[in-house]
Order: sequence, then structure tokens, then C-alpha cells
Amino acid sequence: MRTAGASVPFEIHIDEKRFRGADGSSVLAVQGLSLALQPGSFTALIGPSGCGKTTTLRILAGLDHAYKGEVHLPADTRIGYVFQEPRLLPWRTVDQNVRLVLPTPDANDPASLYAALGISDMTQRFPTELSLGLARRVSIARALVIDPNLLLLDEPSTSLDETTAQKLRALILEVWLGRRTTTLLVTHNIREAIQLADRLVLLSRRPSHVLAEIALDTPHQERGEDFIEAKRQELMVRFPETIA
Ligand SMILES: Nc1ncnc2c1ncn2[C@@H]1O[C@H](COP(=O)(O)OP(=O)(O)OP(=O)(O)O)[C@@H](O)[C@H]1O
Repeated sequence: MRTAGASVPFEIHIDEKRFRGADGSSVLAVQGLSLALQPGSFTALIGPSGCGKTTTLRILAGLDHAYKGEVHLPADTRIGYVFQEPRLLPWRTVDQNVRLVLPTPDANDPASLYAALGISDMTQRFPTELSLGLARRVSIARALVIDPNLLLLDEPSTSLDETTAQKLRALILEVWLGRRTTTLLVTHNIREAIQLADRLVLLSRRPSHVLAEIALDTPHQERGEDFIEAKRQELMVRFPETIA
């Protein structure tokens, strides 16, 4: 459902989401999960593997309608979705992949995005010529080129080595600080969440619901190693079932 108004939150309420298991049985994945994203905020959704984080993103993005509940989005909502796998078309160049989501290829100029994401010199390459880290950057450019007002990031640093992951996190933060696009990051990496988000939403094990919401008011530039580690340990003690 789309409601009027530019500064109203993006809201999702999942009363119940079930999947059909391999043996035909019905598996309750999410139960009673409510989330409101304030415009300009950066929320990290954290929870154990298989608790329903990706499912929640898909429902919010309108990719899954088979659930009980409601999604309320402002009328002008434009969603940029960075999937766990980059999902680039192998027969198109980087630039063509990014422009593909525009109404016409020249509707927006991605040059400044390429520069911000450090991929300006590879726009004529094909996806098979890119490392996973670079392909992720391209998929972020593709999500941002439509000027979304809601950005969904599904495990953007997963399967990357730590140095590449850290570079990507720095880029994500720089882009967010510059644009303040409302962002929902799904991650099982608590350190990443503490580094990037201004609010943590912790989910329970399946069937998942919100266990706790934690505001992170410390400015990003003051979140050094010590801060991140201290916060992680504090959360591990308070929420051992979610924070590994
Ligand atoms: N298409 C599907 N068919 C059957 N079960 C599914 C399907 N998609 C997800 N599930 C199940 O629903 C639950 C939630 O899945 P989901 O992918 O949302 O979890 P997640 O928290 O994103 O996991 P991860 O951290 O491992 O990516 C899991 O138990 C998963 O096995």
C-alpha cells in the first residue's frame, strides 16, 4: 500500500510469513515483525542465519506478496535493491548494466556514482572480468542510479576478504553520508552493523520478530576499533541468541 507524504516512514508489518518445506510441511519463517524506517535513517537488521532477514527485504520491496501483514510506503517510493549476488547481465558492460534500470539509458548520468564507488575506469568491462568486490560496487551503482529514496542492502560484504569488505563498507558509508538515502542493511556481521548504521534492529531466531532496537548516536567518524569491539561485546552479553 502506498500512502501520500514525502516525510512519512517506510513501514512493514509481517503478521505471518510461511514457506513450504521440502517435505511439503508449512514452515513459519516470520511472525509478528514490525519495522518503521524514518526518512534519512540507516538501519541494520541483524539476526541468526535463516531467521528471515532476506525474506523481510523481499516483502518490503514488493517481490514477495504471499504473506499476512502490510507494507506502507510513501507514494513516491523508489527502491534501490542490492541483492546478495550482484545479478549483473554477463553479456552487457558495466555501464550498460547500470543504465539498464533507467527509463532511457541517458535518463541519468552515472559518472559521479562511478567515481564515488571507485569504478570509473572499468565501465566498459564485462561482469566476468570483475572480482566479486567490484561486481558488488557495480550492483550498488545500479541500485543508486535511479536516485532511490529507499536503499536495501542484502549482506553486501558477504564472501569478500576482510580488506575488500572494509573498503566496500567505507564506500557505502561515504555514499550514505553524502546522500542520506534511507537505508536498510541486512547483515549477520554485528561489527559491520555497528560501523555503518544509526540503529540496530535485532531479530530472534525463526519464527523471527524484533527482539530489540538499539540507537547508535556516536558519530560515524568516532567509531573506531575500540568502540566497535566494546559495543559488540556489550550486545553479545545482552543478546547471546542473536549476536555470535
Ligand atoms: N523459497 C523458499 N522456500 C522454502 N523456504 C524458504 C524459502 N526462502 C526462505 N526459506 C526459509 O525461510 C527462512 C528465512 O529465510 P531467509 O533467507 O529470509 O533468512 P536470512 O535471515 O536472510 O538467512 P541468511 O542469513 O542465511 O541469508 C529460512 O529458514 C529459509 O530456509
